[in-house]
Amino acid sequence: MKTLKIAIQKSGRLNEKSVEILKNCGLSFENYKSSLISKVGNFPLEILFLRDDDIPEYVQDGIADLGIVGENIIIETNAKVSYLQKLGFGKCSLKIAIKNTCDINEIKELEGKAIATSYPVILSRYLKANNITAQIRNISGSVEIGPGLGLSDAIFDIVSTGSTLKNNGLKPFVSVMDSEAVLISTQGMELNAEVLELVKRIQSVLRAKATKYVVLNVEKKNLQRIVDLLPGVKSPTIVPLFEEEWVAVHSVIPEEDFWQKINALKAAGAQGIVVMPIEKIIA
Ligand SMILES: Nc1ncnc2c1ncn2[C@@H]1O[C@H](COP(=O)(O)OP(=O)(O)OP(=O)(O)O)[C@@H](O)[C@H]1O
Ligand SMILES: O=P(O)(O)OC[C@H]1O[C@H](OP(=O)(O)OP(=O)(O)O)[C@H](O)[C@@H]1O
Ligand SMILES: [Mg+2]
Repeated sequence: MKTLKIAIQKSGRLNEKSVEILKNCGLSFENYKSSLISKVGNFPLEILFLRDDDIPEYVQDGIADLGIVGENIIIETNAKVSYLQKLGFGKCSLKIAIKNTCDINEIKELEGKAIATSYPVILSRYLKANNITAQIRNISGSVEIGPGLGLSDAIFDIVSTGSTLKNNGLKPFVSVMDSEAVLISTQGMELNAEVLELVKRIQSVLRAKATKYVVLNVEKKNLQRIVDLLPGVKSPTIVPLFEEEWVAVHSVIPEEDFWQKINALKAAGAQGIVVMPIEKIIA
């Protein structure tokens, strides 16, 4: 049987979460030290640790079958790959930013300006689509210092919390694209049993991450109000308690509106609420 290869970032923003998601899939491997390839002990898979810029091309050319990389790098490198799954981490936006003191308001005012970036392909495509001619200064990092040094009028880079912009006297001007880490595969590759198994495991880890397991006690007279608030995977599990008028309710709730749900449950009569993380949810 052919051993699959998956390329992940060697070090940087996506490394830790990429390793974590693979470990949560039950794969046992050594995180890279000096060797840049790690063999998984309990699955026919090898992990290649690469610079993120190289991952789309490795996958496009079939040197790696799978990869975990930011969508921004896939678009920037123009690689032809298949998207298998969004992974919910490495979320950021690519924005054009200008000096706090700059008072331009419309994108056409970028005409003739110098813009520093590490993403010249995405930027030039955006400018072209908006009929703007600007000078693109290609820089490999620390792009945000450009305007302060007089190197450029604006920058185009990754923004997440916005604190790098703020610390460099810049403000966002226009957002060009959103990005997150994605699982990709070589186009046209056979999605054999091993690939499908890996994707299934990743999806069950993601599903589990997005939900919490909740156990609470409620008086039977309030049970319907609680059940209405808790859809669960199918429907909530109700367990009798020693005190006859009370039951325990087991269910899962989505992480995204967690506190809202908890407050609503309390208001509906829930007591002794216990919340636990879920490791996997198998579809
Ligand atoms: N501040 C951020 N918040 C969230 N995601 C980010 C942030 N910065 C970068 N990313 C995402 O993580 C990816 C990797 O970022 P990183 O800064 O580690 O890249 P790099 O320095 O080019 O790494 P490499 O050494 O692998 O080339 C980016 O392409 C983007 O998708
Ligand atoms: O909006 P923020 O939360 O401040 O994040 C944005 C910054 O994060 C990234 O750099 P990183 O810190 O990864 O360093 P790098 O320049 O070495 O890539 C990116 O290039 C921005 O500079
Ligand atoms: Mg890089």
